[in-house]
Amino acid sequence: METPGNLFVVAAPSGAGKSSLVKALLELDSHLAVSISHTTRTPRGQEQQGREYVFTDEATFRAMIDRGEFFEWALVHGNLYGTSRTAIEDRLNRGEDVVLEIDWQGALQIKKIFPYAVLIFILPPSWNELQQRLQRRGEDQPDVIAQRMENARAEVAQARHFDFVIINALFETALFDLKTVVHSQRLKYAAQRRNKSQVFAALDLI
Ligand SMILES: Nc1nc2c(ncn2[C@@H]2O[C@H](COP(=O)(O)OP(=O)(O)O)[C@@H](O)[C@H]2O)c(=O)[nH]1
Ligand SMILES: Nc1ncnc2c1ncn2[C@@H]1O[C@H](COP(=O)(O)OP(=O)(O)O)[C@@H](O)[C@H]1O
Repeated sequence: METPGNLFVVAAPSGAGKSSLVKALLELDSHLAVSISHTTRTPRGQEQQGREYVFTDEATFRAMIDRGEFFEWALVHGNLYGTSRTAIEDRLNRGEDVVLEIDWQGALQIKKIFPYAVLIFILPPSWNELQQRLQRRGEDQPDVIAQRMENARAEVAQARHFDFVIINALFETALFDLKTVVHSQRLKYAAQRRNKSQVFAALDLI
């Protein structure tokens, strides 16, 4: 599907830092909005309905699948997560840029629907640091952390299908790398996908 807006997909093992990086990126970039996913997971301490996620029960989620309301959905760490059409369609069609923070299965589904989507995989600097970040975040029980660490092995193996890999060792360096990817995609888009008059509109975004 071709839309006037750019689509960025950020995936990473739990605890690698994708939410922190995307949040920091959004604060620096007013032309970018994050898509709010639906999930059957229960909210964490500070999370609010409709801000981090639309929290929903499984029956509601499955009814949305049946009605074709998701661009993609997946079962991740035992819960359902999905990107609804309404979360991104209008914004992309208005020519605005959207970032999806989703798992690798969803990322590959999105790439099929939107071949120009830019897939970015965030890696932690080590397994040990990943575990420490999950523990320091203090949001998940030890059994949940153990499951996420185990799943991380298989998730990291999927990085080869992505367009870019960013190692989140030093936060500011990883944020700079992420900004650079977004910036270079806009430059490429301005050159390739827009007609002449739209190039100038695109340059306003750069
Ligand atoms: N496929 C898919 N994955 C999602 C979606 N929303 C979130 N996820 C992924 O589900 C996984 C678990 O997310 P979450 O429970 O918030 O934990 P976190 O990874 O520790 O932030 C992460 O890999 C998210 O990127 C979605 O709409 N679709
Ligand atoms: N570069 C970094 N160095 C140290 N800690 C980090 C870094 N990036 C993120 N963190 C911390 O690691 C934890 C997990 O980050 P988070 O953004 O929630 O990860 P994810 O969304 O990938 O699960 C948080 O406590 C966050 O503050």
